[in-house]
Amino acid sequence: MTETAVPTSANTSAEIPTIYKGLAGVVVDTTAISKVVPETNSLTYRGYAVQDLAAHCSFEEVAYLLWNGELPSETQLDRFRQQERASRGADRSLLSLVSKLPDNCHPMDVVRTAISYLGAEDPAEDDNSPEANRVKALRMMAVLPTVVAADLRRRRGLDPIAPSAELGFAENFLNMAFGEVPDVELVKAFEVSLILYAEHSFNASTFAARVVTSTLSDIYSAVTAAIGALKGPLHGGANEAVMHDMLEIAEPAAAEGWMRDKLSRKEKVMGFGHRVYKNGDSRVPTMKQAFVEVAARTGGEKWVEIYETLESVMNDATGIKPNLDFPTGPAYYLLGFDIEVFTPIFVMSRITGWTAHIIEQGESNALIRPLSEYHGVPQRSVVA
Ligand SMILES: CC(=O)SCCNC(=O)CCNC(=O)[C@H](O)C(C)(C)COP(=O)(O)OP(=O)(O)OC[C@H]1O[C@@H](n2cnc3c(N)ncnc32)[C@H](O)[C@@H]1OP(=O)(O)O
Ligand SMILES: O=C([O-])CC(=O)C(=O)O
Repeated sequence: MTETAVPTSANTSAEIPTIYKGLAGVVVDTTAISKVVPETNSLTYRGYAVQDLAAHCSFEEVAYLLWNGELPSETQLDRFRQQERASRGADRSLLSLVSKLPDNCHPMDVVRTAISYLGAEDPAEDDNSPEANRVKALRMMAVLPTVVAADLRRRRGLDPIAPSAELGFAENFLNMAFGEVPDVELVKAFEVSLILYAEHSFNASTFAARVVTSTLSDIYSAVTAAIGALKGPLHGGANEAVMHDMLEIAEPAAAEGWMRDKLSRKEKVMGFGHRVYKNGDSRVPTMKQAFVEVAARTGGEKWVEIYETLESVMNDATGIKPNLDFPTGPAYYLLGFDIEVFTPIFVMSRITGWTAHIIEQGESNALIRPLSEYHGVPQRSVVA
């Protein structure tokens, strides 16, 4: 990454340290997992361009790559698939626990609780060896779709559908959510979204996971923290906000006025802007293509028109470009997901990147503990 840190407060005196608000532009560690290069709009996972992976690989292959550093051979992939498929079952107590959460809680609360439960029931919770953490990561990746789909169906008043060992990761999740596997093109579009969402260097949720890991806490605690960070609308929660905005706009003719109003009120528009990319998100062209494909196959062309108008008005007015959450929100909507499930789907994918980082942090650990500059009242005495 070549972004340069810009101090938030100028270091004008020897006593006042330079402050990098939000750690913007600060390089805090090395990683061998992914590389984001904003200047060339490129993103690689373990050296492979993400577009290449999206075109040629399954989500399972990408998960294997993130955890092991190399794409699997056929034999390795067969074994990995068998392990993943055999780990999909959510036991009764887990499903019963999440089904007792309040009906109006956000599904992100459900996934956060599910991961906590998996930690609590794991007798090897505190074994932080890379081998143990790879096993736990695979279990979390395999079981989360079962929980997310069961919760989606519960909210619709439907019984859960058991996972099928005959289906790939993406197909199985769609089948558990909707009771059927959609057309192959829709499955591919969904799988592309999972691959694009899987990993993105030191984003806020991954960093949260690394902070927790740096204290020598366990992988479940680190993932739980990451889920909390992803939920916020400045991060993963933006994919939900995008679709709420698009539904408010409703018709292509209303999109330009809506955007101009937002900008005149100086409000942030979710799904636009990025901390690292300032000239467009490397993943957007691939996801936009997947969204257009989904829209064409589901009669959702008007959402593409709304997308393009918003993108063009924002670009003309500010030069700010869409991020990955912008095409993903409407694509998930057209695939049939309820809006509040969008960020849990992001979790189903990003858990691969988070756990790769947790393992990497553990292998070369230093407690993450920055400094702060105190600006409260000067020292004083308690008056009894
Ligand atoms: C998968 C992901 O997590 S991708 C990110 C998803 N998040 C969103 O889509 C939320 C909307 N976007 C944003 O809030 C921001 O672009 C962030 C938080 C993602 C990155 O922001 P930062 O690097 O911290 O930049 P910051 O928020 O300071 O923005 C810089 C300037 O651009 C403007 N800007 C940035 N994003 C937007 C936006 N989405 N809408 C309108 N203006 C924006 C800011 O208002 C600010 O303007 P100013 O300098 O006149 O005050
Ligand atoms: O990198 C970031 O800050 C946010 C992001 O795009 C991601 O996590 O995918």
